[in-house]
Amino acid sequence: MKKITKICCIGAGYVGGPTMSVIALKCPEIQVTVVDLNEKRIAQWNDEDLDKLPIYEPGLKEIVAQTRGKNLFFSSDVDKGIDEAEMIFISVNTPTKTYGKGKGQAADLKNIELCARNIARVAKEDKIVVEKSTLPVRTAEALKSILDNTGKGVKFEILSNPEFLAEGTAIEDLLNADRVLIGGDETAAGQAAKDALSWVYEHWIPKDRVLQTNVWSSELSKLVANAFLAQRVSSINSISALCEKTDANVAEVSRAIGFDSRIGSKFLNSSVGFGGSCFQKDILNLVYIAKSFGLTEVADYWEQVIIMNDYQKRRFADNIVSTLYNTVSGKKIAFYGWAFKKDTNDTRESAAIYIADALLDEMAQVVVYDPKVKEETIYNDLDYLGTRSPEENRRLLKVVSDPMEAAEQSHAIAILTEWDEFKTYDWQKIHEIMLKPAFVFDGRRILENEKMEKLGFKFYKIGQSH
Ligand SMILES: NC(=O)C1=CN([C@@H]2O[C@H](COP(=O)(O)OP(=O)(O)OC[C@H]3O[C@@H](n4cnc5c(N)ncnc54)[C@H](O)[C@@H]3O)[C@@H](O)[C@H]2O)C=CC1
Ligand SMILES: O=C(O)[C@H]1O[C@H](OP(=O)(O)OP(=O)(O)OC[C@H]2O[C@@H](n3ccc(=O)[nH]c3=O)[C@H](O)[C@@H]2O)[C@H](O)[C@@H](O)[C@@H]1O
Repeated sequence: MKKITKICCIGAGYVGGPTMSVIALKCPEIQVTVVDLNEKRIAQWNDEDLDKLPIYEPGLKEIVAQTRGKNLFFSSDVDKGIDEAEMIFISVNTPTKTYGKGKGQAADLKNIELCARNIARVAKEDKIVVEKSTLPVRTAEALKSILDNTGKGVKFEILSNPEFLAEGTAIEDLLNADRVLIGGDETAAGQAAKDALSWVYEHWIPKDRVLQTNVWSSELSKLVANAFLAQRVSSINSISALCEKTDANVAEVSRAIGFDSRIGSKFLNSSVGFGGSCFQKDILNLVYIAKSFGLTEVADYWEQVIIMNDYQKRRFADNIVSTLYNTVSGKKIAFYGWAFKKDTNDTRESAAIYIADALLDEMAQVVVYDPKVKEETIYNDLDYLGTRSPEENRRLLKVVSDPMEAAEQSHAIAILTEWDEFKTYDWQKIHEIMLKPAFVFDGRRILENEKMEKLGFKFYKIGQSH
């Protein structure tokens, strides 16, 4: 069996960076080079100060400290990285298309195609190309067609090896993956390539957790896994609305149903709505694929997961407005949290963005505090929506680095990310410095009703009427 000695990963993002760091840590005999067109990002990965890495993930900087410069390298020389490697991972972003056919649903495969053309142009020897990005089923076919038409006689084996890590727990997920999925051609060369990649993972993942399938099952399984996970969040969020009308408590319902081993207890936390760069994008992609095969009912079924998520975000914003006597105009509303979940600085598709946008439409004065997200990112997120001018966004929304400053003289606090530090704040002090009545809207269910009510807050928690 072929033992890989040089790996290149195209894309130094939330997946490429942590995944390759862990491969470098666990496979000291393999040289791993992560390349990216974005020179600023590469410079951040190479920064002496490990607190300046472009991605915040618990445990990441410690691994980079151990491996960088030994067998882990970050470079903007994409061609060299490709040329030297026997195995190339493609881990570039595949966002929802914002133009042309499939706009708003299909995955934009522009970056993937650029990578394939780059590999085709540079490669002089046979290579294994691994799809790490999440891709629509049958993308490997397009990749193969581009790679096989180089006219240089170089042979490529294409594997699908989707990533299942969740942000905030990326390192833990990579070190103890539930499974690793490897799809490849059912030919002798395809089998050899699958075995070569399995060997890499088997440095630390038990053999029985490395699953091999055909390419199409692997590509499709990734979209389906995300759709099933997001469906659970939308399912429990739909019930949270019903709980608020019926005096049932969504946490008690989650616990009661989760004890059934057939249902299971994970991913049943009701929230202000799921965010992140993948759930929405991947479900929309699944919807688009189903539609393109004429499977309307299948498309509608999965689209409902997104519709429910939009409803949950809108419901939270509407509730703030109606509770604050039907107007938030000129009222200071503090946001605790902007990231789409705790322990990450990623804000892509975060519910906070949409809730801020809805409140800014009502002329609220929003003040944001998040322990890891930069001011620049917050304004970029809002500007990207295009609802109002960048100047107007900066006039209506402020970003602060102190949670007390955010709370000071505010009418309400909305908790939008479940950062642990929010639980340990001196909520009595916060109550004192807020305007009265002091409202707290807990979109993450991290604070206790009894305690908050005792302190004098008007307290609203998603999925609970009192
Ligand atoms: N973020 C996550 O938690 C997960 C993401 N995924 C999937 O992994 C893929 C990557 O996602 P992220 O790492 O979050 O994206 P990202 O946006 O953080 O990183 C992608 C990187 O690729 C670079 N890039 C784009 N085109 C390039 C090219 N032609 N040549 C060189 N570099 C190029 C970009 O500059 C960027 O730094 C996506 O398909 C996503 O769906 C899968 C599992 C988890
Ligand atoms: O393909 C991807 O990008 C990844 O998408 C998700 O990972 P991620 O989006 O990083 O984070 P999650 O933990 O899944 O959270 C997604 C959103 O759902 C929300 N959520 C999650 C769980 C829950 O019970 N309730 C809930 O509201 C989170 O707050 C967050 O906004 C999947 O969990 C990963 O397996 C997958 O690899």
